[in-house]
Amino acid sequence: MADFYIRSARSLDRVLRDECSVKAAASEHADSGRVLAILINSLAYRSALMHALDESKVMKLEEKVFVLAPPSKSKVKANGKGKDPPTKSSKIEYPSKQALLLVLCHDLLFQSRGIQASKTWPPKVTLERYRASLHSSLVKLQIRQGKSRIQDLRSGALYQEMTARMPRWIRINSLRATREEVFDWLTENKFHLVTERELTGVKEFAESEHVPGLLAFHPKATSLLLKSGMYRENWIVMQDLASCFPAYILDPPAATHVIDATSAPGNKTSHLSAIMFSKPNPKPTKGRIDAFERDAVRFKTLLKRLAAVGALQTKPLAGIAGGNVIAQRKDFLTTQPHDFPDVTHMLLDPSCSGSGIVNRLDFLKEDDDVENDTTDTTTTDSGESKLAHRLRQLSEFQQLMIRHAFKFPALEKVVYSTCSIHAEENEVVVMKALDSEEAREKGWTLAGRKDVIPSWKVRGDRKVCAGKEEVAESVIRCIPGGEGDGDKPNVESCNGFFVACFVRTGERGGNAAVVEVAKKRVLDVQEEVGDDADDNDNDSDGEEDLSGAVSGSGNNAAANRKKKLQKRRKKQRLQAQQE
Ligand SMILES: C[S@@+](CC[C@H](N)C(=O)[O-])C[C@H]1O[C@@H](n2cnc3c(N)ncnc32)[C@H](O)[C@@H]1O
Repeated sequence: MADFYIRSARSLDRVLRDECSVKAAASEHADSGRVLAILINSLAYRSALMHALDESKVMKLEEKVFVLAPPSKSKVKANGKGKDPPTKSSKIEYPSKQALLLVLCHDLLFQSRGIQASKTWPPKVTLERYRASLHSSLVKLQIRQGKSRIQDLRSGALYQEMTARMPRWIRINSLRATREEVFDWLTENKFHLVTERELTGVKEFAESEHVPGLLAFHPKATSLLLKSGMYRENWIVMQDLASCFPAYILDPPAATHVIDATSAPGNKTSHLSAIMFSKPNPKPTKGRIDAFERDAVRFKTLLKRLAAVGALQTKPLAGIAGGNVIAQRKDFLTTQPHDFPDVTHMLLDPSCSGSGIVNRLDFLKEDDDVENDTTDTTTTDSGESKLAHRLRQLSEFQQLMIRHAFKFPALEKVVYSTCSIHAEENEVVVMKALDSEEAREKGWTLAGRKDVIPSWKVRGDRKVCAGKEEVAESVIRCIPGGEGDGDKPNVESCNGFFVACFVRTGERGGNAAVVEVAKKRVLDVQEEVGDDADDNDNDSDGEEDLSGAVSGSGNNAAANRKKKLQKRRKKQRLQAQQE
């Protein structure tokens, strides 16, 4: 049983080092439910427990008992001829003494059965000797803080309310169903539309005033919705309000060429596709979205999701009408902008800290009375806190991505988003991107508030924007948990999020020739993919593309297709010249 505490403490260390979410840390264990519970509770009582451990001085006085490590020095063999070979135990990752004490102390003080380990396990024996003094520290703290019970020392209560305020958001997937079909299903199943901001009944739902086709349900309706045929048939997509902002703001016209630079799992990509298909389209083509994803596992998820919701470009023979998304496993930073001369719109939703996602349980790492996430005080070798270090790295990567996007020759609009609450990943990135060489050279600026969901009240952080009012006004921030107090689901509540919309002003007029070439290219491309999705080779990149991933075709088949495609292109060019 000691093993349970050692494993849990190791996972707690990973969470506290910001390496993964609480859920992800627990999911690595066979008894994930039990580990999740001890992680949540140790984190929730962390500040109270740390206070008690400090006061009792157990950490200092009994340090050796809680530092689990292999025998310090390799032993010299009995015959004195050399050292033992490294044992298996030398590879074991040991938890920090702080994490081990937290999980043990939690069970000692808050579980009626106490620490569930052998009676002779030294950490258990030792900590039990301190039980009275630890408990008395907690009682004193409780009195000092004016709480009526020790359990009220649990932090995160405010955040738990926040979670409760978040409705279950669903987006009507217009690639699979009409608004009427979805509303008919809801009426048949006794759901009714309300106009109030707060949802009180499980069968109430409301429509977002910011994004069309986005409906808010009571969280308690989730299991009913998940079981419904409507969900199984992909008429609806479970997608948070804030996560629907980027595609809605990008708003690509029908029959254009769009890039989603960082796509998996693909909710924003399929939203983009649905928007393009919903527009009047005088052209015989359906446009194209190149959806890039660099991670192999996430790429598979992307393919699966896009196919399910009807966004993926499929062979006409597949029986269902194909979408307009070509998914490619590819690092966006390796793309050559000039290979995409017709791309006019781009979505950029890169990896971020995820600190805005309310139900990731990250809030458990913070205290109610701490405004900024300053709990991680551990430092790197350079003296920078680990959080600051991580944010700096993310920020640099995000800037790189935007600056790369700015290089695409015909690009007119880029929507950048994160689900982070940190200015370093949001306003700071935007300000630096605007100040970049690429932005100045190509005339990139921010779209005004009127084009970036003006009805959304919370805009950028003015202080971080260094007095640039227009920058702060142009961008959108979503505060985790959103509007309202208490725990009623509120239609203005969503995850913490940030969106900025860059538009190009400088070269656009003078770039007509490029745009013309681009337009012609997009038509060619659409004809190619429209005829046969297997023809979707990305000649030069050498990376896996959709056709390879779906059909599993080998190199020969790919080469044949390429030859066929080249022949057809040649024939088309000749025909065009003769006309
Ligand atoms: C925040 S998620 C995107 C979520 C997605 N937009 C959605 O709404 O479903 C970021 C994704 O970008 C991928 N990614 C990060 N850097 C990338 C790069 N340089 N090129 C392509 N994909 C990248 C990550 O693997 C991750 O899947």
